[in-house]
Amino acid sequence: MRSLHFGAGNIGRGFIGLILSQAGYEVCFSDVNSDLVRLLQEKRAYTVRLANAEQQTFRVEHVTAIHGNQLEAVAEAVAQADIVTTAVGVGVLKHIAEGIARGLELRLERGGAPLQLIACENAIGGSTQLKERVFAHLSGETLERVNRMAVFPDAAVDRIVPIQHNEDPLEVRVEPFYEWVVDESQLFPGFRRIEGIHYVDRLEPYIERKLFTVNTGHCAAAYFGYLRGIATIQETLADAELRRRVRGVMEETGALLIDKYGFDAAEHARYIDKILERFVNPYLTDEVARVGRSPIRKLSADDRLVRPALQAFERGLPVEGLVWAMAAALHFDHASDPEAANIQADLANLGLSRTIANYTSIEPSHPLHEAIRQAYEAITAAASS
Ligand SMILES: NC(=O)c1ccc[n+]([C@@H]2O[C@H](COP(=O)([O-])OP(=O)(O)OC[C@H]3O[C@@H](n4cnc5c(N)ncnc54)[C@H](O)[C@@H]3O)[C@@H](O)[C@H]2O)c1
Ligand SMILES: O=P(O)(O)OC[C@@H](O)[C@@H](O)[C@H](O)[C@H](O)CO
Repeated sequence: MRSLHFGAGNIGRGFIGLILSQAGYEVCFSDVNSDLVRLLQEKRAYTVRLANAEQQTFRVEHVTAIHGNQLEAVAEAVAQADIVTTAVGVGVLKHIAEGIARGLELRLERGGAPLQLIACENAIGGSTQLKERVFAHLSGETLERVNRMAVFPDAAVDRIVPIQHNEDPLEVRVEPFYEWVVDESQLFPGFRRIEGIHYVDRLEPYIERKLFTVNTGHCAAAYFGYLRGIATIQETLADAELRRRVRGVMEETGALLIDKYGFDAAEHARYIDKILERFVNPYLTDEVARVGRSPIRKLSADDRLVRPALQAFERGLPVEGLVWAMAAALHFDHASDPEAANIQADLANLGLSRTIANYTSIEPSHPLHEAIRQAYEAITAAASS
């Protein structure tokens, strides 16, 4: 069985490639990093190492790679694949869509075997977004036939894989925990189950629980840590006050999730504890720059900060911690992050209120807008005092 996975980065190699390989798939990666593609083509294997005392390793073999710019080769791989997955970043889905569309056309010409395409990105409706991007390259009868041939089930993926600094450039060090949840209601009846994937009828509670707990807490830690000049999540959470504040943000999203989905409060508190322990895994070093990366994406209306904050506010639940996390995100000015630079430029050129409205879609008339503005100003004042 063949799988085609877009994005041979940390999650691609350290999680999705590993699971698919263990489930019996040969994995072909597509990436635009030429060195990575060349190395995968040469070595045809790589190692995944668990970040725990045992340091257990897994060898992923029979892999290969295609450069993402080689559209014909990408299309051919899509036409031949038994499953297509992605972990490129939700903003990159538009760049891989054309190759996938060409491949789906080719597949139709060759008989149109059914295909599932799963976007393993940190986003609500990631595969649905991929489908929209791919379908924008198709039209008429072809589009209708592809729509009957291909399904794009949404997914939630959870495994912390920091930026790698290993001697072997293909090795990936990952936390032992993982969870890959796929919406089976979007799959063809009688689909082949993949070991390692948890199939559910309704994904929304799973993706919101993951995104609003793991990722909201994670980015709050990154943004609060950054304000203190701290470089890693581990160091941030070693500070008792910062840990209390990060936990406070996770408790706010927790109250929302409990109210919205009827989760058991004690069980959810244990879920938060377990995630905080994962964040401080002593066998990993996770940089604030990675976890806070792309603040425009993280501040967007459907992502981990604004979406739970608005939902909690509408239900009359506390949002103070989320407000501070959003204000801190606006202060995130990491030199390596182009999105952070854009926010800083807008703050300088357009002013605070328009910048808040532009990135969060929370208009000045909304009470949360004023709360974010005040928190932002308080952070500015504290920094200059
Ligand atoms: N790292 C984690 O802990 C983690 C966990 C869960 C989900 N995710 C999600 O997985 C996705 C990838 O994250 P990551 O940490 O692996 O990032 P990463 O930067 O390590 O990997 C992304 C890879 O995509 C490649 N890429 C970029 N443009 C491409 C294109 N046009 N075609 C093919 N490949 C392209 C990059 O070269 C890179 O190798 C993101 O959506 C992220 O939110 C990450
Ligand atoms: O990948 P991002 O930028 O959406 O978020 C950064 C981290 O919070 C994220 O990668 C986590 O490590 C991951 O989602 C854990 O499952």
